Amino acid sequence: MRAVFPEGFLWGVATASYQIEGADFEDGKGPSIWTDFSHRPGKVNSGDNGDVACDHYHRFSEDIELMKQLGVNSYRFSISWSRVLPEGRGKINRKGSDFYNKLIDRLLEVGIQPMVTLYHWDLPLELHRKIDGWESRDMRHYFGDYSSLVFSEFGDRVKHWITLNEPYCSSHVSYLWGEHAPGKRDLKTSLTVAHNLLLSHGEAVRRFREVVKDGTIGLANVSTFVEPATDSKEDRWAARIRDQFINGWFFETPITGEYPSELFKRFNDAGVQPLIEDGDMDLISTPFDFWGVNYYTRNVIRKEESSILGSEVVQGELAKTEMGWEVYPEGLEAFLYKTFKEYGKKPIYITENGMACKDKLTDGFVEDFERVDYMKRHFSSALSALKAGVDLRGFYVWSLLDNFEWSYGYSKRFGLVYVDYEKGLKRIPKRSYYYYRDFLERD
Ligand SMILES: CO[C@H](O)c1c[n+]2c([nH]1)[C@H](O)[C@@H](O)[C@H](O)[C@H]2CO
Repeated sequence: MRAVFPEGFLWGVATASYQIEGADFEDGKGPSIWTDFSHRPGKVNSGDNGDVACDHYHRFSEDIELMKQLGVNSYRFSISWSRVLPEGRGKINRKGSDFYNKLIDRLLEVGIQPMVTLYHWDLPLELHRKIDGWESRDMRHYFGDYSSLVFSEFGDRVKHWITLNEPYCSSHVSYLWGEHAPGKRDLKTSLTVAHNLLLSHGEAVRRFREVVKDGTIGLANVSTFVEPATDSKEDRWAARIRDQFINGWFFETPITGEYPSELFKRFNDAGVQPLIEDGDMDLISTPFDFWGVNYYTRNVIRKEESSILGSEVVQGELAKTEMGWEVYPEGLEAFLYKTFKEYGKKPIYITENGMACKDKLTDGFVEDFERVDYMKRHFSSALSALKAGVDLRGFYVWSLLDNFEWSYGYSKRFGLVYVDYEKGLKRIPKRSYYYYRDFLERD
């Protein structure tokens, strides 16, 4: 099926720094908010943390060889801000930047194009402690300075950049639901954080234009297909409002320069709306080049007036992954089409798509047929979107390796490659790795 995708289409795998690198205290790296959070009792399953993770910091050559054998032409990874700027600002840590220079150079040597995420949730702990991290409006300046630094360091070789991975998670999962670092639970704070993240996104785009003249930059969002539990007027309204919260807040706002009006009014009436200062919405809507769509599943929504969102998520009836997420490839095509049509007709990359399975080693191998089926169905959905006119430019499977799945620790496996945490982090390609390799090989 690969042959029917456009020439130059990017087929890749995706990872993130805190989830795979390890070496969390090595070679001058500063702690992040996830260093702190994962070491707090009760925050992460089984007390797991990213101190070692997949030890990618030391094994990156082996992991690039796995990508080369797989046949991908691109690799999406994130830079650990506190590895290059241990305190989030000030003096660069050369050993940290050297790691990424070696990684990027090796990728290019084997014909793999890097796509680099500036921020995938691992904020330097010093910024959190000294200026309250993302709660501070000043973060846009520090994120801008960090962005300018890495653009200058790597922008000669890295031509595809993402400012933020899922500001929805960095705000609401982290400051409203409290499941991610720093684990706070307050809606007004969460909306303030979301505002500061979007300001920082805009600032990074402006810095990018000053430094990298021949590259492209985008924003990668949670992209959950939202639909009503019933066709009732109440549930259809509830789904619309919930869609504005999960998706519209981070897709519509950077395009229009305005928050989704219905939901913003609800928040304003409740006195929890973010404080917007002159120039903020212009900065947030600084024009950028592409969307990153992180699609996994759908949310089925019904009206629930006791919630400020006026809704609750209900369990759908479809088969679910180990995360309890429904397998719903149809939602990918619909989401891609809506994003392309309604949010600026920008090129789109599927920057994450994958599933957690009950991966078990049997005679030294993992027959993850469910993941093969999931991939086939989502590849097919992506092709349908392309045929419907969506300017889809690439597809990154989450993830190359089993890795640190945030508050679930190492209990959830998303990798095409099994990581044997009991036996020296040995890498063992699964059935899905070979499916993807054959898919990429076949014309
Ligand atoms: C609804 O899923 C989210 O969009 C989402 C899923 N995922 C993500 N975001 C994050 O970007 C990754 O770091 C996670 O490892 C990955 C798997 O959980």
